[in-house]
Amino acid sequence: MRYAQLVMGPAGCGKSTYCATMQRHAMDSKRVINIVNLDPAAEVFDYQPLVDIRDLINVEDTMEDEELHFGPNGGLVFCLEYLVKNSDWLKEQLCGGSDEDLEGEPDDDYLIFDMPGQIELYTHLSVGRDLVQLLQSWNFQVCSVFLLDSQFMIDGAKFISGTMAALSVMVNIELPHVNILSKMDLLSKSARKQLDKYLEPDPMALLSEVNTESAWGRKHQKLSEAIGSLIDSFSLVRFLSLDINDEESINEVLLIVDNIIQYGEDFDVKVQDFEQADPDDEEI
Ligand SMILES: Nc1nc2c(ncn2[C@@H]2O[C@H](COP(=O)(O)OP(=O)(O)OP(=O)(O)O)[C@@H](O)[C@H]2O)c(=O)[nH]1
Ligand SMILES: [Mg+2]
Repeated sequence: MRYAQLVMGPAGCGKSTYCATMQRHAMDSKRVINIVNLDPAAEVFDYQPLVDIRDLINVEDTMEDEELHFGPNGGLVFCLEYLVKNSDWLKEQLCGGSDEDLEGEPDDDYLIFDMPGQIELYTHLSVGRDLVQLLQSWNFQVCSVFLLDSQFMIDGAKFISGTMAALSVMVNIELPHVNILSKMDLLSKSARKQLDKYLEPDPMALLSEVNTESAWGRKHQKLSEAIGSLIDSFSLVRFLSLDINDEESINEVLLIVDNIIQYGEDFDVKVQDFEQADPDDEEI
């Protein structure tokens, strides 16, 4: 089996840092996690990617091209669509290209995809979904990891807006999904305390804060309540917090994500086989 995390989220929320952090943490426990950079506009990051979309295409190519002449945002969407159209290239990079390789036993392929920070790629364009289907056809077990900056999640209105973004990604990408609040180390102690109520949120209670805040809030109370009950009825919108300076926090997040993509489940089976073959057991 192959395993993959697709790391998504708004610009600057800490996606590339998350990837580098997880890779380093895995390395410390003698585990290999490779990173695939799918951000065609990336310049510097803190890791060495196994595969890099910029070897296929980068945003400057699409901006400088006389026919395309894209701006930076349209260029980025074009690059990802180009990647999906040229899936042979990606397959070659990830799986060595041949179908035999796909069926053979890869030695525990575990990849994290560092995606660009343009939220529309995941909320309504089809390119995110297309990429997922490709990976699944190559035997990857995939989950989506959606990051949001915790600093934007300490008041009710922002919480609702962040949650709606997470929801639209969940609904569009249709994968097992984890929401993570990043940059916890930047929050003050009191802000951290305040954040607790957003981790397992009660949207209705949070909305009561929003409603009294402004004239707009009062005027649209019914609408806000409807949104609150929408979030509530999905009841899937939960957040994990991640502090990259705290190994325990990193470990906890990785464990939960591993669990979701069922990484490690077949390890138990191996241990059992081994135990059964133990000659000492036979003597008893
Ligand atoms: N203190 C702190 N800074 C962080 C953390 N995560 C990211 N940053 C900083 O936030 C900035 C953006 O982080 P990136 O990891 O590049 O974010 P990104 O989501 O990959 O950004 P784009 O790819 O441009 O969308 C950088 O300056 C990081 O050093 C964190 O957990 N703690
Ligand atoms: Mg990045």
